[in-house]
Amino acid sequence: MPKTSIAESPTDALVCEGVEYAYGTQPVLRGLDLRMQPGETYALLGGNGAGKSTALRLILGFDRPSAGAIRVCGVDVGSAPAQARRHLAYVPESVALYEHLSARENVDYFLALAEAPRGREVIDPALRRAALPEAAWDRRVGGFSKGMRQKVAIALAIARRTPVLLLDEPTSGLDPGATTDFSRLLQELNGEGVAILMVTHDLLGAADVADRIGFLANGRIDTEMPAEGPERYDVAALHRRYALGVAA
Ligand SMILES: Nc1ncnc2c1ncn2[C@@H]1O[C@H](COP(=O)(O)OP(=O)(O)OP(=O)(O)O)[C@@H](O)[C@H]1O
Repeated sequence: MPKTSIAESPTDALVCEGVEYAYGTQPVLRGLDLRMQPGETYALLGGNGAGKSTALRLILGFDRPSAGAIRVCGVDVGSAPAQARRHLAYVPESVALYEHLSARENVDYFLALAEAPRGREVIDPALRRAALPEAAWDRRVGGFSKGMRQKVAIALAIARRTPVLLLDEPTSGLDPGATTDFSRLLQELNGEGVAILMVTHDLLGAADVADRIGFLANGRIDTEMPAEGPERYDVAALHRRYALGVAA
């Protein structure tokens, strides 16, 4: 039986409760707790190997926690992973696309796989919002740069119109101008009620867009900072937090 919390709000977009996970004998998550509301952006930071991507895999239902529970829009990922995934769009760090298909065709194909509404009226606005130049929409993605591929993946995620968006290093292939556009897009999506969980090493980007920043160490979020004051976050303090390492 999934655990339920008395404190849970019926409007929670994403809940991770006491999540534990190990690869073989190596524990990675040791009681991860995270609760996100609709319209909120949460930046998940942490050193290399802290378990950020593992947490995303568990939320997506690709692996199962050994303890704890994960719910997406109230749906328990452990007992109904496919149903939970309908509420989730995911932009991975390395984007796998069909090389011989165009940007439009890729988005169309993946929407079909997700059994989501398709057609130009869905795909074109998403490609535009993802800032992929219109001249590239009908070109094969085989010739695309990393940043252009990332924009196709972002367009697909937007086109799905899911209430929860998971992003793994979303700005790693984007140039500074595209990163600024992307931050603006995330704020727009927040305004539309989308909850965004973003794994990133980009402290300035996180400080720019996140409502909360959590630092993953020792398998749980050991430091959490809300946005506050005109400076929002103390980025220098975040840098110092990395220097302390995972054992801090
Ligand atoms: N498939 C796997 N098999 C065994 N161990 C794994 C596997 N995937 C990840 N790990 C280990 O689990 C730990 C957490 O990895 P994870 O990729 O979740 O970290 P991360 O925080 O996303 O790291 P990074 O910032 O480097 O991307 C690491 O020690 C890693 O070596």
